[in-house]
Amino acid sequence: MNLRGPIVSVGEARTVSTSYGERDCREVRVRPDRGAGEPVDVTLWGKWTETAEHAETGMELLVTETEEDEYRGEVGYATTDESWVVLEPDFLVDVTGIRSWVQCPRMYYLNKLSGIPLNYPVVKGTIVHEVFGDLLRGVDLEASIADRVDEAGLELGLLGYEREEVEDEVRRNAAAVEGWLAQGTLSDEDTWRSEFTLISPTFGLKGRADALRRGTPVELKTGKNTKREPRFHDKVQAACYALMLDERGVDPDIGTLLYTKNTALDRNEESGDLAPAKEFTVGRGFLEFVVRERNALAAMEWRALNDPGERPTVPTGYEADATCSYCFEQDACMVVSGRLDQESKAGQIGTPVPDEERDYFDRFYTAIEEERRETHAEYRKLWEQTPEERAADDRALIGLEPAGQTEIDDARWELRARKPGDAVSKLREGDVALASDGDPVSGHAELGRIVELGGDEVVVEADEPVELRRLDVYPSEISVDRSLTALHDAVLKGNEARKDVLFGRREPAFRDPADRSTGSPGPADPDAPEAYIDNNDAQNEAVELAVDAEDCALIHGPPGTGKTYTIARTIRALVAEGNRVLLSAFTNRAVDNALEALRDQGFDDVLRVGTETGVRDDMRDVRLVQRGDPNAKAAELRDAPVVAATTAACGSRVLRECEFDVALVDEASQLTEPGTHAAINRADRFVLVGDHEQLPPVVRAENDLSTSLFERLIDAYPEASVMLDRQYRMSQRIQAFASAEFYDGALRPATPEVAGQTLADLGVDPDALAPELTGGVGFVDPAGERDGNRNVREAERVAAVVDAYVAAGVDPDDIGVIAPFRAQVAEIGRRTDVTVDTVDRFQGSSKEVIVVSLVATGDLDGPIFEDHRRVNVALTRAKKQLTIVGDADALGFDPFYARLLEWARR
Ligand SMILES: Nc1ncnc2c1ncn2[C@@H]1O[C@H](COP(=O)(O)OP(=O)(O)OP(=O)(O)O)[C@@H](O)[C@H]1O
Repeated sequence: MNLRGPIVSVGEARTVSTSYGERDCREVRVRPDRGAGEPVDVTLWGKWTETAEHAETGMELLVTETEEDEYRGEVGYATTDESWVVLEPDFLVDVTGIRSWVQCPRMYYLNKLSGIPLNYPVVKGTIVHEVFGDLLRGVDLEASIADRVDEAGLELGLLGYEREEVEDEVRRNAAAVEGWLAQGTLSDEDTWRSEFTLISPTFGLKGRADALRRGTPVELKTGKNTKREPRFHDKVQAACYALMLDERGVDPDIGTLLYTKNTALDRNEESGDLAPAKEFTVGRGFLEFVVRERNALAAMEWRALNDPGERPTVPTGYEADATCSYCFEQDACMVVSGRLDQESKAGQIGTPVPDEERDYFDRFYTAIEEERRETHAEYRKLWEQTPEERAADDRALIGLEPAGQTEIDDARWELRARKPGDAVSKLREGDVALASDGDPVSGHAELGRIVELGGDEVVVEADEPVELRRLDVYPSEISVDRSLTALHDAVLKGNEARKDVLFGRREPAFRDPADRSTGSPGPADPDAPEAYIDNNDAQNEAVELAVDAEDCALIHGPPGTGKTYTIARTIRALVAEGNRVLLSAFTNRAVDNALEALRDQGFDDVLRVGTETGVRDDMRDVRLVQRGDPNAKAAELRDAPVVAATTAACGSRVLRECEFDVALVDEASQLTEPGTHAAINRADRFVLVGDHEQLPPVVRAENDLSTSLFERLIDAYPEASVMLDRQYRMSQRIQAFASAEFYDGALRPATPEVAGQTLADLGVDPDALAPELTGGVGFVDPAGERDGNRNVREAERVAAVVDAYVAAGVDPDDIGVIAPFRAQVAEIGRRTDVTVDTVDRFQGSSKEVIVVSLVATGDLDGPIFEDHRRVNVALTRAKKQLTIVGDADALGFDPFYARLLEWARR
């Protein structure tokens, strides 16, 4: 029987005489059934007492295959020979994390903080792994090498490598592996699979095995090992995969390590075992050791968040016994110790950061780790929720019917499936998702990219074929990982002058406008135009502030006030002064919009960094293709005066290598502080553009991450900011409520035409419509019942309203519908062809006519109601007509919504 629940208390270690001799044991009291049951004791025997040493009250404990025993008259439980003891099973440790933890726990933390930088061994290792995968899929060695080296062109170029030398080296690494595969090892009985994504609910592990051979794990190592045995930490890694396979009912008794630099052809080697493949027996004792190490790691991570006594950052004092001077990470280790003022075995370099920076580091480190827990909770839903629950939660498309698997280029597969017509989810084209045969955890699952997601069909590209029956949102830790790295770079490696401003020790500085270069508006050049923008004072002031900023400038842009237009003008002005600019934003859409504005203003010398699916079609021509000649690719990136990428991409190892004079970040109010650092770390100065009265950062945990750096700085340094106050979108009547509620009444229409626009301008006769559907703003009360996150009657009414506008002559493309919940979006979507979406997806866009479905009855419960900023977004998308559909009685109870109602019905 399995026992699982929070630990109530941990007993003392004891040694008792048993029929097997002296044995150690330790009791742990848990509340089974995840805390629902009455506390029981479970005795951990033998080496599991080591795990008990790490256990603390409050941690979750799982003990499998226990037996009942009676001790001092009380029924308890005890471990058996088959038992596994797992601490904090919900904390999913990555296999590579365990590997470095076993090498040195401190290294595990350093890897988290400094990320994987761009260096040759890493890039070469990736290429060799890809070639290995290709070989397994039957691709010719030379063709694969040429292709994979070409694919890595940009990275190799940034590192200063030529194609031929890399091809040679990869060939030397891959040849032995190919030889080994060819030596009859690859017989008919050999069943191979490359790249296998594994998640383990029992052991709290996740990772991607390089390959499986007859169901046993094979790990590829780009290096040499002339000993008979695989290296210890390499075995640990393979053993983790063996454990995860074990959980699926496969019982792998061996693990294989392939050392790519071991080659029997290498005559220079005096002695040693030069065969690339080294097998080892995966014994029970070794697997238990791996689980105990994982438990120690999970316990340390738990204490960092839950034990107030423990400094919640990078612990020291747990370094491995090995000699630090042999460690690759020694320098990084010493710098972190020096900056955080920690005693550590390796020693310290540098001076400690001031207290306020240390506090900031600790606070954000903790906040990011909390966010990681929330991400793990998302993984958990993969096995805790039924497929139906996951579908209802919009996290999966289920009930897909496989409609074909075709092998396409690069030995990849195209998977097709028919999808039930009304299925909706968060999944979008371009997303990486978990494609499975129906069971993503214990069945066959592959990570794949969604290339098409139409009304009744879905197409996914993956490395291996899968019977596509279900597609799940795959929670990614990339964003938390990159946040930690950005935090590390900003605080421990960041420039002091920048930190003086970030930590309130100095006001941001601005240069004298007289110092602007010739050709720029201002006192320096009487022949230059008078202003950067001559028809909008606030916009002009914003450009001035940005070009004169010696530290930072903040541009506050309420809806429709020309943020994008101003950004484009600012970038041109910055480039004219000789600056290299990084243009970034939270979403791909905003990056492409800003580029479009820049190109509309006649500036084309831009480079867009992003994935093929992420970048909009009309920006493909300026997209940086990573594949190609290394030198040419590196030059393309290094020489571009303007590079544009999402803030997430700014944390990538390629962009972390780049430097800029100015980083301009749009949608900055939607970014966490570390998310903003990821972009601004790359530049000497920065300009943030956003509106903290619209959507806040997208985070799961509630902590310091939910306030943006933009908002914090605008409060701290109002004089470093400008608010754009003329809007080019909404009629006077529509903008009135938002202006009064969110912008102190300062928001005005930019021109009389903007202010006075009406439905009649669309050629519609207002008399053909019911009075509540005209007049700029209207309110409709269908009095339906909310059922979960939908209200069918309201959905029907919304569709009828849309039909009425279409009948009156409004082009369906000019109409948009906004609803707070995806369920309601789907409900309405079934009844109309116009664009229907959630608030979050509508931010940044607009339509002539907007219908908002509030789905409010009884209690005002839901994301749109809790956060007035979302309401602000919903109400400021319409240009000529905004029609709100909702329950007037429910809204009347809340003062804010009562004012809204009064305005809408006026
Ligand atoms: N100074 C200006 N003169 C003339 N037109 C302008 C000016 N500034 C902005 N516009 C126009 O106003 C419209 C809205 O501008 P823009 O798209 O830059 O707004 P935004 O603030 O980025 O919008 P959102 O709130 O959706 O982010 C565009 O059509 C743009 O060309």
